[in-house]
Amino acid sequence: MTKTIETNGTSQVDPALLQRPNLALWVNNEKQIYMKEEAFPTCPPDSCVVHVKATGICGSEIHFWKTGGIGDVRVTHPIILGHESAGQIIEVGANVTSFSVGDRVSIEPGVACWECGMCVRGRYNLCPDVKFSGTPPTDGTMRRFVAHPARFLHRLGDDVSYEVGALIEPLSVGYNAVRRAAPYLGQPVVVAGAGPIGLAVALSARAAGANPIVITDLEAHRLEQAKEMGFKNTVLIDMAWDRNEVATKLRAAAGCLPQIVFECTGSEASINAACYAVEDGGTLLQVGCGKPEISLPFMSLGFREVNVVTSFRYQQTWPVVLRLAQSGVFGDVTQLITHKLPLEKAVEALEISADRTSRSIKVQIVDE
Ligand SMILES: NC(=O)c1ccc[n+]([C@@H]2O[C@H](COP(=O)([O-])OP(=O)(O)OC[C@H]3O[C@@H](n4cnc5c(N)ncnc54)[C@H](O)[C@@H]3O)[C@@H](O)[C@H]2O)c1
Ligand SMILES: OC[C@H](O)C(O)[C@@H](O)CO
Repeated sequence: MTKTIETNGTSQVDPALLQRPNLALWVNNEKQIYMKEEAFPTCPPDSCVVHVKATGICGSEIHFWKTGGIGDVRVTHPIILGHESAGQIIEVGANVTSFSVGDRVSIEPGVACWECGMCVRGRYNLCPDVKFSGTPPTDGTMRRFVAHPARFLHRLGDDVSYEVGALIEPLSVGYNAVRRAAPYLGQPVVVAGAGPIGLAVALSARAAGANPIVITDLEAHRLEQAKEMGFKNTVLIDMAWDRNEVATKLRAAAGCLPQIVFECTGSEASINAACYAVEDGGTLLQVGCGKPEISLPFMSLGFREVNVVTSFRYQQTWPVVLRLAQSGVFGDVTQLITHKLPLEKAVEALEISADRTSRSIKVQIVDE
């Protein structure tokens, strides 16, 4: 396929790039993942075509593949996975004035309708008509070329790599959760779960001034990673402990009563322990996704005026999270990336991400 792109009369895209196949990673409703070539995308007037240069793999992709869905969201027909991406614009839609060919961007994957009450009130992460990349029924970004609305593209600074651009999505999940709990300088917090999301929460909580920050996990290597990133106060959870024992250990590690627990595992055991660990009048901030229905010590929460707050994806996070990542406030966020594989090896990348023994944190798929 040969395609020439003219912008202001100047062709800026290497024609050899456009001859490369638009390889994509698909999942079907038979729990199979596979590579299949897509047509080059047409560019709607309000969109840009992006050459996707880096895409992170999220746990949700593993769920879509291994279990056929998350909660009510089921894979009923083949879709292209992926929602943590950054790349370079290679075509600009007729109505787009804010971007040019060659611009480097991070992709915000939740395309909200911009018309409903939630969108008008700014809570566009709750838009009932949101089209979220790589979540059924919407195709995602794990492909070489993708068209995406310009409103949901965010320019990368010259010194921000595509890999960091692709981390803005999970970092946004962390930022949104921390913004909803609003810890203050010196407020003691616990982050349960040291996966990419727990670590992203911890980075934002630290930037907000929370202290101490205690991080838990079941896996020692994840806590080692947390320590590498400067979070020295960790607790390796033993599943033989009951929820009261976990709460006691967390309180002991903090050296005081945690006033916010960011729950980033979705496990019922961890959520229950969080209910008991948090100080009276404190906040349980639920980020992790688990079973649709779980059992909670609800009256204990009630009698202790514990706020139960949830956080779902993000809204209006990209500009600020990009700024924070670029300015170094989060430290070296590339420490989250443990594996990088070329697009051609996307299936292998998912296998690594799904394999607990690989000791991966964030696996990224990259394309030159
Ligand atoms: N709310 C949102 O908008 C949002 C967005 C993205 C992801 N999520 C959810 O956040 C959670 C974390 O995502 P992730 O990508 O970091 O997942 P992950 O699976 O990589 O990490 C979860 C970590 O929790 C640990 N864990 C499990 N049970 C535990 C327990 N009882 N105590 C302590 N640690 C325990 C695991 O060992 C693992 O390291 C997932 O449930 C995911 O679905 C929510
Ligand atoms: O960060 C966004 C999350 O991964 C998604 O909401 C996912 O869990 C479902 O599509």
